[in-house]
Amino acid sequence: MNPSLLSTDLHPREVGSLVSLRGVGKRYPSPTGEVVALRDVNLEVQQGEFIALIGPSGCGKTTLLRILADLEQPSEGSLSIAGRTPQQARQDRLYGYIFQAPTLLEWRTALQNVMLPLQVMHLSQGERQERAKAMLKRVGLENFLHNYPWQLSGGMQQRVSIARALAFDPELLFMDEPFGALDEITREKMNLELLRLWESTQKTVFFVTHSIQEAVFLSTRVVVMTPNPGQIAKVIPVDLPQPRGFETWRSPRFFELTGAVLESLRAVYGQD
Ligand SMILES: Nc1ncnc2c1ncn2[C@@H]1O[C@H](COP(=O)(O)OP(=O)(O)OP(=O)(O)O)[C@@H](O)[C@H]1O
Repeated sequence: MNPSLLSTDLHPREVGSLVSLRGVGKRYPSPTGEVVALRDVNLEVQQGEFIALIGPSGCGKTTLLRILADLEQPSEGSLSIAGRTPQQARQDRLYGYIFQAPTLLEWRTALQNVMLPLQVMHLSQGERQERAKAMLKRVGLENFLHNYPWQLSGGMQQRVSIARALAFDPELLFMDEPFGALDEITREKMNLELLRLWESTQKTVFFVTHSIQEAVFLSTRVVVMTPNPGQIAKVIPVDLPQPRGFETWRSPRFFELTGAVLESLRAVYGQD
């Protein structure tokens, strides 16, 4: 794809979009026939948006993130990130990727884990250490710099993963069910921390979740997907005021919006 085509009047509605997905499809070969993981996915995302992806298991949420992150190639359609191909965006370190389970090296401390990917940058050892420390402070782990992953709770390990992803100061964060394995209270805490981080950095976030509450609480838009093939069923704008906090969870609008997402999911599951 020629990136220079993207901001011309051939596609005027895309001007200003940070992420643009047009007719994206993905088919996987399988012994029992082809799996259509995604079909005709179209989405325009502006800088600073927080997009929650929700849908039944197997509807292609992870596949979509992996395509954005250049870990998979689309079978059809095209996409751009800041006017670049996913490959260029990856090479330019435009995004950080956070997996469901923290992928930390067990034999390295929190600080060393965050410093590791910075080795490819032209920074001195001291500069790398300062940057890694600043990122760990940002996620509230300034007192745990020298702890090994096994000396940290699951939530803390995931915070190290977030600090590591932020270390490059990427434009975007791709987060694949990052808090799925955490208990309810820790998850709530992580949600609040992530929101504060998002408010202060204005990163653009794609966040996969199975939790309706989490999707509505965090996002500016909830994208509801259908399974087999994965398509966008509905995009629900979330107009809850910012900054959000404990009172948001109790607000009538929060209940209305979670109800709207639930209704869309029921329709997707064929239960309406
Ligand atoms: N490498 C692969 N080879 C073959 N099929 C695959 C591959 N990766 C994913 N799939 C299939 O593509 C579909 C979408 O999978 P994907 O993991 O993207 O869904 P998901 O919505 O993230 O699921 P979950 O919510 O369970 O994590 C599923 O039917 C899955 O079996």
